[in-house]
Amino acid sequence: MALFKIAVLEGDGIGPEVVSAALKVLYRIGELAGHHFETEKGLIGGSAIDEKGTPLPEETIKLCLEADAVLLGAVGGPKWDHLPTEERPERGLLGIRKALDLYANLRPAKVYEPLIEASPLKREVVRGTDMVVVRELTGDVYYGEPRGIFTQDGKRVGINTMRYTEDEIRRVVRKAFQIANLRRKKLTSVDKSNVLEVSALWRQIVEEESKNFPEVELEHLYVDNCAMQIVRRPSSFDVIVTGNIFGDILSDEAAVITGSLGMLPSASLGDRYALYEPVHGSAPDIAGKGVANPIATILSVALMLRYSFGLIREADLLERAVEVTLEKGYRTPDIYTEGTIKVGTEGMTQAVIQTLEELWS
Ligand SMILES: NC(=O)C1=CN([C@@H]2O[C@H](COP(=O)(O)OP(=O)(O)OC[C@H]3O[C@@H](n4cnc5c(N)ncnc54)[C@H](O)[C@@H]3O)[C@@H](O)[C@H]2O)C=CC1
Ligand SMILES: CC(C)CC(=O)C(=O)O
Ligand SMILES: [Mg+2]
Repeated sequence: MALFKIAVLEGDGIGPEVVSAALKVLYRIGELAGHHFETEKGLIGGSAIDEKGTPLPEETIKLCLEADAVLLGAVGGPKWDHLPTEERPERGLLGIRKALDLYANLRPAKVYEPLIEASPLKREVVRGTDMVVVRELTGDVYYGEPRGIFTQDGKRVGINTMRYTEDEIRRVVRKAFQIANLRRKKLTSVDKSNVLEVSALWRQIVEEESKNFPEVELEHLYVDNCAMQIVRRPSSFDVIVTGNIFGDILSDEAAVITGSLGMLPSASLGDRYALYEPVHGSAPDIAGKGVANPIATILSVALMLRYSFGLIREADLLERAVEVTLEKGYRTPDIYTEGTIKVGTEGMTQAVIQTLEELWS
């Protein structure tokens, strides 16, 4: 029996609800397939601030470094919004990404046919959309120095620094080319090189790397144009590669055209460690109500099975189980349309587990 050690960081808001749902599914897969998934919880975000006085306690980092993979919910919430930026829950998330050197964040956005009515776009526009946003995750304006709010001539000035080294760009771009090579062989690189020097360097590196992947068709788009093209021609995208802040924004956009932010999983990969988390945040507006869509986190578990544990059959079956559950008509409120079966977090989780059992036999 294979043993896999998973560090579980539930975080805040709906984080614990969706993680608990995804773990139920994971344990059931363990029973069906004969694997043992050993989980241990660690604190991160607002709950870590409340208990330990810091959004990323040392013991959480240690737990993650010793695990085979990390599963994370989401961090943040109004309770901690008054804190200065460097003490906020979100700093815990940035800190763990950096500590594990998770430089490539894969955010697949796929339109499921049964959910097409839940998309804010017309069905003929959105049909067939199946893209992966590869977002650089450990650099850019989220980490660049100097940063802060300073006083200059008696007035406050806010400063952040957009910064990328050549090596930071190259490793994520290379990963994106490799992913595109295994898919439909089309890569869109997104930047703002008409204005920003960082982006001009980004584009140069992309051009250099493209020589190593002649079979991949390369397109460059400015980020403002890309934001528009994602709603205009979403199905034309295969892999999008971009920096941290552009990827943060574009992946929420890509998520919602598939029906809901509650659907989109992600894998954050480095050369050594990996962390899996839904794209959405802690959704304080629905936390504690039992209505959060657990599918983004359940699909993040599927990515963990595939990328960290090499359990391809289990990952495929889980993704198929989500699809079939949607075909059966189960919907959490965020993806509900008339004539479908409205369920909460627990109802959706049980429906996925039941479908999984049916597909397994
Ligand atoms: N990775 C993370 O931990 C992230 C954390 N955040 C934090 O989360 C907090 C809330 O941020 P928001 O801007 O409101 O973004 P959000 O992603 O938490 O929520 C945006 C909207 O989507 C809905 N939503 C999100 N996930 C859902 C799900 N699973 N099922 C159903 N509906 C869902 C929410 O109810 C809300 O209306 C903030 O403190 C923010 O900093 C935001 C984004 C990512
Ligand atoms: C909460 C932030 C640190 C990041 C974010 O919005 C994300 O990773 O999607
Ligand atoms: Mg985001």
